[in-house]
Amino acid sequence: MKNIAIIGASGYTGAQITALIDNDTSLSIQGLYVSENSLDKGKALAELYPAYQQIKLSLSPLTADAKQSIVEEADGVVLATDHAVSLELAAYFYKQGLAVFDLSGAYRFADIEQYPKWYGFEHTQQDVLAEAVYGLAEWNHQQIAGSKMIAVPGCYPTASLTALKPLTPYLTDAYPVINAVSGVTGAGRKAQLHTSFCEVSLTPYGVLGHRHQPEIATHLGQEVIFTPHLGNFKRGILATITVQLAKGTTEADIAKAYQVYNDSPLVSVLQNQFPKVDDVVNTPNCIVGWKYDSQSNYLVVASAIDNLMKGAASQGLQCIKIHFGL
Ligand SMILES: NC(=O)C1=CN([C@@H]2O[C@H](COP(=O)(O)OP(=O)(O)OC[C@H]3O[C@@H](n4cnc5c(N)ncnc54)[C@H](OP(=O)(O)O)[C@@H]3O)[C@@H](O)[C@H]2O)C=CC1
Ligand SMILES: CC(=O)N[C@@H](CCC(=O)OP(=O)(O)O)C(=O)O
Repeated sequence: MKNIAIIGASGYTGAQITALIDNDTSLSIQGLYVSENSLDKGKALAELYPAYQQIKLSLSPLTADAKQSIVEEADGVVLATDHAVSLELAAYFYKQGLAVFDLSGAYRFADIEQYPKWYGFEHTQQDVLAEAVYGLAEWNHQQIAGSKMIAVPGCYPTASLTALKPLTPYLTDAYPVINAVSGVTGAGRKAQLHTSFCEVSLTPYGVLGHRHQPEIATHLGQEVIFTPHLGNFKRGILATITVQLAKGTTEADIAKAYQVYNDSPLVSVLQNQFPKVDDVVNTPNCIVGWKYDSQSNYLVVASAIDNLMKGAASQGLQCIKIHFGL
């Protein structure tokens, strides 16, 4: 039994991973935490999320004493916090010997130079960053098992990389073009004008400048064009990707490449059939559907996940279980 502390537990991803860990017999919850001055400190999680009546835990402020208790009692810590908050907390807990599962983007680039440009801060934790591994669960099993600093991937990168990584032998200089639509929970629980009910309407954002473009490119080893869209639904992501593959690539090559997921129970691959967001919402699954034109070598592949599950919390749980060998 491994004991896990969850920081940022009142947020969308934090509450989701709390529910998953609470339901897992090989794990226990050391505590649920919010910021020291949080308006939610002291409240039961079920007061914020009545669907989680079975969870009898309250949200504690992350004081110095609370951090000390986490270090003494927990085996691992989940950070479901903003990138800048995770940056410091991850380094603190990692240096105290805990396994850190960070849902933010603070440790996803090995190259320290990327952070000011994409995250707006200088990365102050070079030594810890050097130990960080990318928690793309179906691809990086060994690294996740071997490091105590795990950067769980972003939601769009999870959908995109799951579809594209098997195809790397067939990619050329032509950039894959990724158009992805996310539900509004992708932006987190805090109030913001652009995510308020009357403002949300399908639209692209972050065009040619979203931080997930370099995250996808880094972990694919190939530049991409990435355009996210905000959709007027709560949960889920559909990434539809168009890419021209190397001349001579056959349908059989692609089918064979996707066999890499034959032993991955959470990833399903369909040929000439495409997933809907509703097929994956509230599940840890990724469904990939593809169709290929062997005349032009153009492939269209669509990948659907739940942003809060495979895009954050359930992939975080996969990382925890891989890391601890559960
Ligand atoms: N939403 C999504 O689909 C995905 C999100 N992510 C990433 O996961 C992380 C969490 O996202 P999300 O759940 O959406 O965010 P939310 O805004 O919903 O939740 C953030 C949580 O962090 C807490 N918090 C804020 N400041 C501190 C602090 N200083 N110390 C401790 N807790 C703090 C908040 O509570 P309070 O302010 O009351 O203290 C809240 O519990 C982010 O880095 C995000 O980029 C990754 C993949 C997908
Ligand atoms: C709809 C929406 O706003 N989505 C978020 C991505 C959420 C995610 O994956 O988070 P990371 O910040 O951890 O990379 C965005 O575009 O910023």
